[in-house]
Amino acid sequence: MLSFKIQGGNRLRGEIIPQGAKNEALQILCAVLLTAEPVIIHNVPDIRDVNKLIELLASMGVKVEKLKESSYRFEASNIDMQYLESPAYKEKAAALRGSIMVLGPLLARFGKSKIPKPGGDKIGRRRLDTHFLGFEKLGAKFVYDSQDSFYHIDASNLKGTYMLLDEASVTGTANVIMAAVLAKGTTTIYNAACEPYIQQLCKMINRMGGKISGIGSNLLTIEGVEALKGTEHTMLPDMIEIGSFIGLAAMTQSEITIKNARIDQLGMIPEVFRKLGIALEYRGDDIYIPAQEHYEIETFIDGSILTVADAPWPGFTPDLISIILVTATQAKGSVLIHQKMFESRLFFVDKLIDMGAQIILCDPHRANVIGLNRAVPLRGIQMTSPDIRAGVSLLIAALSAKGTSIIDNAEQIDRGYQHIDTRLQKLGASIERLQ
Ligand SMILES: CC(=O)N[C@H]1[C@@H](OP(=O)(O)OP(=O)(O)OC[C@H]2O[C@@H](n3ccc(=O)[nH]c3=O)[C@H](O)[C@@H]2O)O[C@H](CO)[C@@H](O)[C@@H]1O
Ligand SMILES: C=C(OP(=O)(O)O)C(=O)O
Repeated sequence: MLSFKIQGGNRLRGEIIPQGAKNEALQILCAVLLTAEPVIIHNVPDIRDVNKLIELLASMGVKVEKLKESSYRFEASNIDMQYLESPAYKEKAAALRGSIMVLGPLLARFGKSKIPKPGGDKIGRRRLDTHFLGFEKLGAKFVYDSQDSFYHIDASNLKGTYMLLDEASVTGTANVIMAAVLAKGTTTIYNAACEPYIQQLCKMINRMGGKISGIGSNLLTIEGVEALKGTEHTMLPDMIEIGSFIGLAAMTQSEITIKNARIDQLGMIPEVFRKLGIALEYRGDDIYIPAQEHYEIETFIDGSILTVADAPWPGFTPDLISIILVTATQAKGSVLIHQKMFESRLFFVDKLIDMGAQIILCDPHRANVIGLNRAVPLRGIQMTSPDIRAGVSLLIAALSAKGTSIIDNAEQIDRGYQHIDTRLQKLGASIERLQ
């Protein structure tokens, strides 16, 4: 098990460059399966989930060449569909959530596919109905084999159609788009997810010769094409990492500049941190966060207590709710945190309470944070990271705390944050990796 040992209390200072976006990378990497031609991808983050997906693609027969740091060339000209029958496929595909998105492109190109129940964070029920109902609408047949926990899909003749998605699922929308781009006729997807991840995927597919319109909205129209060609694509900076760095700066009274943040793609993320009272300054495309002694949570216009809740894009991403929560623990004032999408993502607050934070967990979805306004610092403890974003929230808490903390199960953090220990050390953090 991997652990981080953190000596809290250092003020950090300097510049940090965000990694390429994890959740975009998982979609874009699966999309290389859509064509037999080479696809070059830049700004690929060096994180566990992405490396595992690249390994999975390579095992399926995709030629993978690392061109330079964070740039790769992929060529899916010789896919071994027999590999899907192997125990190795079951093990690799089940290891991460993003693997579910190999289904769409495999159906589009080869007319069939299968996948074991995918992994990812245990943050509540994570149903896949949207994916399979979407494939069925396109004419696929879907069977779940409870004996071997495999979903089997047969789709020799996908046909474009109108569909209203069950919910605006991020990976579900990506999967259905990738299945529909090579289907016969036109597909219209209403209630589509429209995160920047999805927008980037659609733009990439259009560069490959696809015909997708409505990008950025929840109504996508996809005209099926015969085949797609190769392309080049650059991943956006990871907006969840950017939000995490803003929270980190505020909690640790640090002066940090987040470089090349693609502020135009961050939606309401900066605004939500500003509502906690955090000063952010845009300097070109950089976000400068000054060292702040205190930050005060705003109230709503009528004076009532602020609520921060997640919602499908362009609402506030659920992946930053845990970060907002931890950041609020040292603010002045109170906030109600409402994690609507996932029912098991707030239980990590127990650890923050052990560290001295004032939080009332109202129910699995809501927590009331009463900010300490730095009257007392959090204290270092030993804790275990239950999921990726809780893990980083605990890391932020530990960096701000008095004393030493140990975070066990830090593999969770490595799933989505590139070389976080060495990058934070460069800013002055005392963090050590214990293997
Ligand atoms: C690999 C990847 O990209 N993972 C992201 C992706 O997961 P993923 O695509 O698996 O998540 P979904 O978008 O399918 O759904 C997330 C959760 O939200 C619920 N839900 C979803 C849509 C909706 O309109 N109403 C609703 O309640 C779902 O029931 C589910 O519990 O999107 C999630 C939601 O942004 C993020 O937390 C994950 O980091
Ligand atoms: C929940 C997340 O990831 P995954 O969907 O891969 O579990 C996340 O990125 O916050």
